[in-house]
Amino acid sequence: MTDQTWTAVDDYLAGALLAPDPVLDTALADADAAGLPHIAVAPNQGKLLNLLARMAGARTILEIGTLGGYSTIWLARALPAGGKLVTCEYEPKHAEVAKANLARAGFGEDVAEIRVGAALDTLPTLTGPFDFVFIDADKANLANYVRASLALSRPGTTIVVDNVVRQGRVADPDSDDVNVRGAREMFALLAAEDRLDATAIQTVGGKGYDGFVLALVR
Ligand SMILES: C[S@@+](CC[C@H](N)C(=O)[O-])C[C@H]1O[C@@H](n2cnc3c(N)ncnc32)[C@H](O)[C@@H]1O
Repeated sequence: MTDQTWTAVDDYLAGALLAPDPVLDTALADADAAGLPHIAVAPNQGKLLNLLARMAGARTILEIGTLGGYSTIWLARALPAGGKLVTCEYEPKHAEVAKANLARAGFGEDVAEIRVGAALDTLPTLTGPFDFVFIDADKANLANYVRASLALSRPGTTIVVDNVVRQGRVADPDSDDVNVRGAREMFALLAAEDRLDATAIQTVGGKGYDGFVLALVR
């Protein structure tokens, strides 16, 4: 099994299950043209987020880590009429690209609001509770983001945390990689925090080998 196989299967699955989507394709193309890194979720992962938010009946969604707004569009599309999404992004340039992409997707700031700044500064200024949270920013702060998300949650809130397997390195207790340490600190928090019930799943695909946490607030 190789990355090539994973990519081919991802392409097959997306071709089989996801309708052509010029709005999302343009969002990725514009992010690319603006020089943003290629670290958005894959199309089938975006659809997973969309399905999970709809299954949760989310009317309020919080995202930490916007980039060009690709996952943001998938999540905003899960909202019912009158729903609201807030997404936190550190880089003003990323936020600008995301704002344009969201507008093209039909989401103004009244529905999808971008808070620019370090998420640990902007999160305390938000008013919860959020029904669904997607954490996808810097990995060193994963535990802090889970704590901040809990403070903005209610019993029943769904929390998804991306990129927590780090190509398998998360299992290495001696790793000095700041992202691995961030993920391990978050897992220790999940294990100790009575208000959270969580699992984690390894994934392979066009984005390589990684995984995500799925947690429910008690
Ligand atoms: C993996 S990308 C997000 C991808 C996006 N969720 C998607 O799938 O389309 C991570 C983003 O988090 C942002 N970020 C990094 N550190 C941050 C911080 N301290 N506060 C807020 N955003 C941050 C980065 O600038 C980057 O745009």
